[in-house]
Amino acid sequence: MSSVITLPADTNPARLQRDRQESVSPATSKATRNPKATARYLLLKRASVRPTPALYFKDLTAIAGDSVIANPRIACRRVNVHYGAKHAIRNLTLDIGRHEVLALIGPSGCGKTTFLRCLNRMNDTIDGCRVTGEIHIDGRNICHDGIDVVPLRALVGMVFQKPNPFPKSIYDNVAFGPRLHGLASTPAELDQIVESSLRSAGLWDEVKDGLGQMGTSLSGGQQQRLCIARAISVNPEVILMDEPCSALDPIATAVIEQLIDELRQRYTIVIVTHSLSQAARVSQRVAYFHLGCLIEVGSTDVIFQNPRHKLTEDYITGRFG
Ligand SMILES: Nc1ncnc2c1ncn2[C@@H]1O[C@H](COP(=O)(O)OP(=O)(O)OP(=O)(O)O)[C@@H](O)[C@H]1O
Repeated sequence: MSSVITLPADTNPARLQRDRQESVSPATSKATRNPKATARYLLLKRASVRPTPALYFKDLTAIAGDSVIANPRIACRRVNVHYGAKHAIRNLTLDIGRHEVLALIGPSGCGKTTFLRCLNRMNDTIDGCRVTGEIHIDGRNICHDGIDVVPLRALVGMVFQKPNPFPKSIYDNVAFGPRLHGLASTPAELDQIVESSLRSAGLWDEVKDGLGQMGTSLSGGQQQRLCIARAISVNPEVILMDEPCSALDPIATAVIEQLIDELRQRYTIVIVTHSLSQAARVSQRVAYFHLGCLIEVGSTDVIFQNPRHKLTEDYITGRFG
């Protein structure tokens, strides 16, 4: 036998008064308090879309305490990246300082590489990839249509996961960029650029007697330093590194990490790494990404010792990812 439960009448005078004022549907009543939330609710209702994903992403809103800093080299504002219908970077705002190493961390597929590639317009090379928002480097918006990406990619050099020297001599690998950009007016000047780039990359002493040797004949760690020398040879301001040590043994990794610390004195470095210990060793600031959102950015000490967001904490402590 079914029973009917009668709820006691509400006798709270404040609530009764509010209910009288809001004797409309819940959506409309919310409109008086939060028009944006209601607009989203109505939009979702009209589109017959389950609201869960939108609300879920709302919950991922970054704490982003240190995302904006004074006098940044790079300033990203409201950056979104789509691969076709896939929304890979969501409304990212982030500043990157002048002589810092910023490590990008987060679970696989969270958008680290996609964001890195925004910084020198490498995503332009991917069909169906669309980047919106603003990215200013030294005050210039590099997302602007009129920007020539060739000098941009010299200003913002990139070192990839797998060392990728050209099938040319060590000398020609490093001389390639300066020749392309007309940075040397005499052969002696070119020699000078090649030597200083190889010295900066910590490779000169190992290769100075074999500059005519193929770059591909070097060890993996040496090849990666050759790629760093190649990036340095065209006077960059920023060096992007996408898991630069993932193909290297621990000794070669330690050499590259030491080099990154030295290069920081002259360049802004943004590094993607899956190694939390590497991020802790080489970076001054860390940005944690999750499902395309920048969740939290802060000094390396804070992120590793006292993260503000639960998602960051779960990732750092190995509970997630
Ligand atoms: N060329 C592409 N075309 C379509 N989708 C892509 C492309 N590149 C990346 N994506 C998607 O965009 C999202 C972010 O990818 P991205 O490679 O930036 O992540 P990630 O954090 O660098 O991952 P990982 O740590 O595994 O390298 C993923 O869902 C990925 O599948």
